[in-house]
Amino acid sequence: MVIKEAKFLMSNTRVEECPAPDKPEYAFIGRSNVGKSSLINMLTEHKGLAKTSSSPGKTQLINHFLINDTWYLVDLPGYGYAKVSKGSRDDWRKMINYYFQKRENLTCIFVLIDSRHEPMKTDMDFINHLGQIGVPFVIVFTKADKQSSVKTDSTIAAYKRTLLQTWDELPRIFVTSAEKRTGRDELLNFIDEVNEQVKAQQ
Ligand SMILES: Nc1nc2c(ncn2[C@@H]2O[C@H](COP(=O)(O)OP(=O)(O)OP(=O)(O)O)[C@@H](O)[C@H]2O)c(=O)[nH]1
Ligand SMILES: [Mg+2]
Repeated sequence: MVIKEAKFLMSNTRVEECPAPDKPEYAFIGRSNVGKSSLINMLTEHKGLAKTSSSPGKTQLINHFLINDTWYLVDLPGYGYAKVSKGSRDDWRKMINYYFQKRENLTCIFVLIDSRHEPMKTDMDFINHLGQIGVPFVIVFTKADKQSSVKTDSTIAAYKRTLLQTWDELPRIFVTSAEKRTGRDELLNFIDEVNEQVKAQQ
């Protein structure tokens, strides 16, 4: 897929105020600082499109971007940031769950995971929760440039083993680096394929 146009539409906390649900929507989520906003900028080739930061917790709202006038890309706030109060964590959970349940055009969630770390409980809990509520998702490993491909492969193998303890089937897995543009074609081709499937069902 060629990205001809990528534009920021709006940020909000309420699903009711999100753009009309008339196009397939792909949402990026993962721990704070995992590289969600950076990956969005890499995919769209717009450096400052999604706000990035070296301090976790930068993205606090549901941010909608419109790509090629045909699909929505969403940057969601991260989870698992230790310095956030319990109250804000509960607010985050409520907002995200409401978004998952009510956003009728939500097509696939991209769960981002740092390729440098062994499986973490927050990530596994989140993935299992997605399975329970029946939202389609794929896993995207980030920051692959920060280490050798051998180390990345070993993280992925560890995640697969952990996932297979609770799941019969593994989700689609992508390896990316926003820095080196790794995985860009694979992710955009996947979105293209799914967009075609959505169109065929209409
Ligand atoms: N080396 C390297 N650094 C990256 C990569 N992706 C992100 N980073 C860095 O990681 C930090 C966090 O990136 P963000 O894209 O802001 O992460 P986020 O998940 O959107 O963070 P929050 O919005 O705070 O939850 C920044 O300092 C980025 O420059 C990558 O692929 N490679
Ligand atoms: Mg962000």
